Amino acid sequence: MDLFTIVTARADYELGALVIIDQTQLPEREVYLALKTPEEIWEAIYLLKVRGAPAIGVAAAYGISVCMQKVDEVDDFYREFARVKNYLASSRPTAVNLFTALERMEVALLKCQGAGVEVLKQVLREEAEAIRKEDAAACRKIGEHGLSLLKPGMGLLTHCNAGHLAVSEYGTALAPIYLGQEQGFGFSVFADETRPLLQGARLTAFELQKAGVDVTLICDNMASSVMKQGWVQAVLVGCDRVAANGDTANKIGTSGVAVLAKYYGIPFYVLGPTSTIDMDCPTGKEIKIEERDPAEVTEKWYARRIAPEGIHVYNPAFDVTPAELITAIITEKGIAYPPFSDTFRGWKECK
Ligand SMILES: CSC[C@H]1O[C@H](OP(=O)(O)O)[C@H](O)[C@@H]1O
Repeated sequence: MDLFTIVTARADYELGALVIIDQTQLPEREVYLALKTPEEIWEAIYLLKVRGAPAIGVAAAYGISVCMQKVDEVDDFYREFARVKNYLASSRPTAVNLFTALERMEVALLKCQGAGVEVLKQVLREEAEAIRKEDAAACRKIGEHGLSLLKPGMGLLTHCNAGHLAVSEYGTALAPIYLGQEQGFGFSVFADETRPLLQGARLTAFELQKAGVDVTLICDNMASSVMKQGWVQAVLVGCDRVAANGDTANKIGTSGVAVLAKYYGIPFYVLGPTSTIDMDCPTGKEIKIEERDPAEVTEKWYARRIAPEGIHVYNPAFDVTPAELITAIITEKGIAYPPFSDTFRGWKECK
């Protein structure tokens, strides 16, 4: 199957379901799931069956739209919408796109107060589709802006997965790589495996291999070595929430890669849609970092335990890279350099 024919999330209104590819079964199996209830959607987001900030936002928008198509009483409609919105918002705390997508759906609905229930259902279907289309368009622009900073034959390093599987289509950190592939740039990419859930090994390596990109899978602790050997000329990573000052929350381990890049004098690029910039969050200190099940560290991906019984585990799913370690933040609206907040304000003010 061609990489870009994989659908991360879509609404099937005939089936009454949010349809996703189950990313926890990749790369061994390409399995699609039809999620019909808020509980099934919540669990799919929490278990990373659908994951990546933009993909989570798109899935939540489609998910609440699909769930609300089953409500036929206008009196119950707003109450049920609020219940499902708050419930889905409780699935994961760090990726801001989950919240901005659900809020956009609510704003669209509130604009139609007094309308009949069929109108309300249609409004949700249209807004969810708009969110997906805007995300896809943004990812293409991110690819163009990102490629403008790269040169043919470059060695690149990425962490976690910020590719086609993390968005509606194409990717953020991987978008310039796919665009470069189309234009014969001949990049060689080092993909960090990204413990503990191995999105790099299971998803980025899978994506880049399928796309015919020269990709080498490395353990996270090898990033310094490949940089030191001069094999990396730029680092490209995604983002889950970018604070107003440019501090960026991304997969755990990202800030370590940024420190290494600084040490080796390698540009460190964060790529993501402006929808991932949270101007209500002044700095990285205010970003809530998700902590996950210790079993993801001790045994999730191993036939045997890799740690002694009862060991205390700290398993943050993200870390924050300080703005001063970030060379530039690339979005669909252009490239921001430190200090970021003025550029962000300009982007946010012109919708
Ligand atoms: C394009 S955003 C991708 C972003 O999301 C990932 O987190 P998770 O796999 O836990 O959803 C990771 O931080 C990626 O950089």
